[in-house]
Amino acid sequence: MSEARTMASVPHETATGAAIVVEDVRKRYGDRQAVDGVSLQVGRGEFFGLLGPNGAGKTTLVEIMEGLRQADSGTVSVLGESPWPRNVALLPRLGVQTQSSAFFVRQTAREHLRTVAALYGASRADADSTLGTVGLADQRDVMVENLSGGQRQRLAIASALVHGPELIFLDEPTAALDPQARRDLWKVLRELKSEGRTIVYTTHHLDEAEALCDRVAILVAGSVVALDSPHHLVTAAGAPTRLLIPAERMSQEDAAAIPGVDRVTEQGGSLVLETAESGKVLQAVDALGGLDGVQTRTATLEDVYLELTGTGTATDNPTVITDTNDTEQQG
Ligand SMILES: Nc1ncnc2c1ncn2[C@@H]1O[C@H](COP(=O)(O)OP(=O)(O)OP(=O)(O)O)[C@@H](O)[C@H]1O
Repeated sequence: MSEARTMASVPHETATGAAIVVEDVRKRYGDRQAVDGVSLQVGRGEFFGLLGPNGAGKTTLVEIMEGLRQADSGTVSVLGESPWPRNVALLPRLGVQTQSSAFFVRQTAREHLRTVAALYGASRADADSTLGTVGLADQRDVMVENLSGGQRQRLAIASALVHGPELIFLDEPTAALDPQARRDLWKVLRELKSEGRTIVYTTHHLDEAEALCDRVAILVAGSVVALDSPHHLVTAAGAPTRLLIPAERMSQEDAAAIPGVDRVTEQGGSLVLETAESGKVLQAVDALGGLDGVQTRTATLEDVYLELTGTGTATDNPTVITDTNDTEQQG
């Protein structure tokens, strides 16, 4: 995917205030309470993540925001308007990509996107440049039904972006993408945010939420159980950083004596040092025997998520220290 975009930036005066205000929204299907009193606000220009296990109510909540579904009770304001009953004035200002996006059959990727663009009053040039943005320029003449799953997903994303909407809803947009295409989409999304657009992003990829989102709401059984920036959620959880040091490097007693080390255990040939002051402890470890082969595992949004959703703890997946400015989480 290319970063080049031709969409006009969102006017500055719209880049303040709330894009979405949800107050005490409830939705029940039969005896299933899918959304159970959700209140939240999404700021203009904010990249807002919606996380939660299968069946938590994310899609239902997003569909209520999009004006595709009526809440049983509560109020919703989207860009200052009520999305329900279906509000046609709002539609050109919204971009919506869903897991079940529909395509025009017997059309090429370019014809499809030009058709979508025309429906919104956007130009053929907008359609062609958006195809480039999502990395489908080479597939422009391929029939939609012959695109791969990942290519079709990119076309769905392009269909949500082609008219330059102010508010973009993306539902697991990277689900079918290969790792490179996923990173390429992150760049596109960051560019959209820098243009002042608001993004509501549903994902099961916690690394993605941590890298992209200003704030995330974690939904469990229809209720918001956490809502904050990934950084605040992780620091508030207070999970220690763990340093893994080759066991022959120092004794358990020496490790435990390092100021800032709270606990030392031995695990598979490594000493595991738990600390809330990893910088200080790393300096001490460096002075004692160097950092070669030392690994660190900091708490991540995944740890917080698994704790809050009651699905256990993240598996150990240490990162080898190669650089003190490790930017893996920032993509
Ligand atoms: N149209 C419907 N009719 C009846 N029940 C529904 C309907 N849509 C969703 N549900 C139920 O409501 C609950 C919430 O579903 P929803 O799709 O909103 O969750 P979700 O968080 O988006 O899940 P996933 O991560 O699996 O997409 C689930 O128990 C689901 O089975």
